Amino acid sequence: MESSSIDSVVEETPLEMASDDRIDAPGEPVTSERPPLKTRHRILNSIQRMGSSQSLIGITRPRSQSLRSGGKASISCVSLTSGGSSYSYSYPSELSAGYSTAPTSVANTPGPSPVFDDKPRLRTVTPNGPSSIPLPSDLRPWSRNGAEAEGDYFSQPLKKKPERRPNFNFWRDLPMEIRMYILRHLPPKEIVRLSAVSKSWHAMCFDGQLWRSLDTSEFYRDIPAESLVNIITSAGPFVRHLNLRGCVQLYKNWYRDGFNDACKNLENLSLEGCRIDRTAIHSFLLQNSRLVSINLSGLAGATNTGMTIIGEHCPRVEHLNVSWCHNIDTRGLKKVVEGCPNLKDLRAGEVRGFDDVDLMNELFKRNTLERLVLMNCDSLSDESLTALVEGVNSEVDVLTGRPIVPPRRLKHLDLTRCRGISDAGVRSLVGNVPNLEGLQLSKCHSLTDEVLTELLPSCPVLTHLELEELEHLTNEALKTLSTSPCAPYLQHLCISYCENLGDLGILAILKGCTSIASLELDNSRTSDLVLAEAASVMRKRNRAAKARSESGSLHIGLKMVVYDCPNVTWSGIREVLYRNEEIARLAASADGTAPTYPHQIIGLKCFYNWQPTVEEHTKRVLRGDIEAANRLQKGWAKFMILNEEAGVNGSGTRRRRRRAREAQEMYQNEEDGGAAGAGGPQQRLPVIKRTGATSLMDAFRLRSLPPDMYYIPNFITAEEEASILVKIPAQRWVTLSHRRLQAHPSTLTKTNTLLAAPLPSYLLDPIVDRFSELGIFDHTPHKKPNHVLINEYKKGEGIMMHEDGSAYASVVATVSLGAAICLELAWKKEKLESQGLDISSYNLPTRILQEPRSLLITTGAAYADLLHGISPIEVDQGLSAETVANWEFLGDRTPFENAGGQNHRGTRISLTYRDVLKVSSAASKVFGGLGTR
Ligand SMILES: O=C(O)CCC(=O)C(=O)O
Ligand SMILES: [Fe+2]
Repeated sequence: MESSSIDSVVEETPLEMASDDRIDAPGEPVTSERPPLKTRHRILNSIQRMGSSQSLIGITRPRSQSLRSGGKASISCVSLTSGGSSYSYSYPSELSAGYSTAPTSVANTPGPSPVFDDKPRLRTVTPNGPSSIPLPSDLRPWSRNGAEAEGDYFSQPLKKKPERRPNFNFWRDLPMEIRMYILRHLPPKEIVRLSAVSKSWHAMCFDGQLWRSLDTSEFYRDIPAESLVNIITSAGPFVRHLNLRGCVQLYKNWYRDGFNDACKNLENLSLEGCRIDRTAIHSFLLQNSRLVSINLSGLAGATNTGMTIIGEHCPRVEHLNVSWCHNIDTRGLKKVVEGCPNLKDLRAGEVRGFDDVDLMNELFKRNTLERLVLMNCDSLSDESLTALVEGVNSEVDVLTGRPIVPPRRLKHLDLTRCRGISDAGVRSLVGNVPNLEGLQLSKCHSLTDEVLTELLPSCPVLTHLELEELEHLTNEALKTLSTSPCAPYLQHLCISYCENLGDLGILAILKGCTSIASLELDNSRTSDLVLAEAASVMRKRNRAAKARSESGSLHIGLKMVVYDCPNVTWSGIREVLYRNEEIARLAASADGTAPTYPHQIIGLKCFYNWQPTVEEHTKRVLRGDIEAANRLQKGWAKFMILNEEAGVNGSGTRRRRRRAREAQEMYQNEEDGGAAGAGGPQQRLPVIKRTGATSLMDAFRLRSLPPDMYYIPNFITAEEEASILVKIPAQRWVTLSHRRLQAHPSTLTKTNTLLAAPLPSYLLDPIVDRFSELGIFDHTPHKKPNHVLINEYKKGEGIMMHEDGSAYASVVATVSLGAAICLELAWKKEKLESQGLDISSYNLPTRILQEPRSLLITTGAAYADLLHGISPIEVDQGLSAETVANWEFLGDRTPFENAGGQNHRGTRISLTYRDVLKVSSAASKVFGGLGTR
């Protein structure tokens, strides 16, 4: 727009109005002594300088004061501004040439005159008589907002026409440094996109200055290998921090255009999850002798030779992660320890050879380690652990009989599932690790109370402690912990599957560990009493925070995991929900404004039949919808009471039977964690045939998700949908608390076996035929689905987050009927944790909006590494391209767009097609086949 360009603004500047000529117009009263213009300028400038001096600004007299009080003035002029007037304008000489109309600083422009008035005036210099007359309005510089402000007319050039500046190309004329500075604020993905603008932009976008740090974790799936090679080859020497975690697309590109020779100044390098061979890894290590942090976790190409290279060429290394590198053992690590005197952080989970006493003794002598991860190192022995902590043949204190050694620097020690160690080895830690903050001893099955009651009091700053599956532990260990010096600092405690631990120990923890924020108690003897006590502890914490006048918002202050605790009942859970509501009510102050001190509630993970209710309740409490939370809590309690009563009438057999049946259905149909999902090795099969239909399927792949999920809208027609819906047998429904379901041809047996039987024809035709055309089940054992689960969700119903178990091949095809619904996705926590990854850095667009008649296919990593579920809500909110992974693929977005990003749910039925791995044809022979039952 013309009016907004710099040039046009300059043209419109009404400079003439303030020019000297106009003031001197004949007939107007003027000063009697008028110094020549240049001299006047000098005088005025010096007055101006005085006026702008900081020491004077503060003591500027109010306007017109001098005139009214003394009536003496030596110079007549148009009064301009006073310090602090919001109408101040002046024209410093360079601006008055016409480049800007912007107001300049008030402090610099007190105006040339020592005389101030509310209105522009001319004043004659007559010592006694009336000394000012108003300036005619057409000579007033201009006014703003009804109040008039004047320009420094003395400093205006004489009738000088502003020169028109040549066109200003904002971007081109900016200095390169500023352009780079601007680009540096863009996310890498945008910079790569911009590089397509032109050759010069390409050169600018791949300038090394922009790429000191290249962290692909936010976009590693989207960035093409080409762009990565481009960035790294052109910016190589500038790159200091290179995180290529998960960039599998670089496979075959490591040797292109000198790619792996390009970086020479790396300090941090992560190649985790890349498909990279040993030679390319070696080349990175050989070129970068300044490396401080190296992450090669899980790489088969990481070998002992690589470790030797680190030891010889990278002496600055402080952090090394070689967990799950099965081609590395402690012989390689020894080279690193010898060559890297500053090694602080060594993560070597599942690496072999930790019974090597020499290596441990070397680590002892250096005493530089602050973090040591030896998870799953079965080779670790009591002897080698002792060598790590106490060295070999150290001098022994005659009084205590213990070696005299300087304290270890260790802050984090992870010995999870080091099954070769016992009390004898762990005892060496007693008194020697005073800085320990995190200790993981889970699944070291032979540990007992005895060593823990010695060790825990000697770790005064311990904040995280994991003791999962230590069957020999008793409440005594917890009692000791609760009175140890670390008790007030302890934040996280895991005693899952410690089946002897119960209320006595945990109540002590709740009492003594006043900062506890996470308690994992699943499969322990925890009872409702603990839940009630935890609720009361939270009340106290909130009161204490109030007394300290701390500010903050409502949040989960204590996470408790109590699923599969036989002594936790629904009434214990309800107590927590009720107390959470109470805290939220306190948090919402009387006038409805935000809370003024922190309010913490309890976040619960409990029996998964109750979990959707608990989660929904927590959501409502956190968003301050206390009435809705209360309704939910009461409704649920009523339902549970009725359920109980139904059982009391009979001898209880019916209730037990129903519960048992329900539990069985749950385990078999939720397919997560329980009997079906536990333990067994995940079956990984290549899925979706890579020929023929590939390109068709590729067109439906959801690229923002881990490989592979596909969404095909309108997979069946409305007629086909209607015809299936009427054929679903009404008598087969099994009602669960948040949905109902039926399985075809039948539910699986306890051993996850399918009794062979054909699927009913309405489930086969036309759907399964279309699957064959697309090759969806081509690589599963039976090459087609043999099992269909029909789920029905009414408005407000859902299914908790879960993973499908190992009973099936890793392909699920879901056809949706009836109404649209959002499927939610999340990373499996263990998946990330097992790789030492931070869950917060792995965001997904967390939803898939499934329209009626659509098909969703889940395979590969998406099947193995993600959880899925459906929230039990009536309206899916906030639907947009950012939050819905298949937004671009929807058959018709308009209903959701028109509803402001909402989906008002109706009844939705899903058909989940899978291939069950184990099929028993014997049973079907015996029983003559179950047919379509
Ligand atoms: O109904 C759906 O879309 C999901 C069902 C499901 O996840 C399952 O049964 O495993
Ligand atoms: Fe599922």
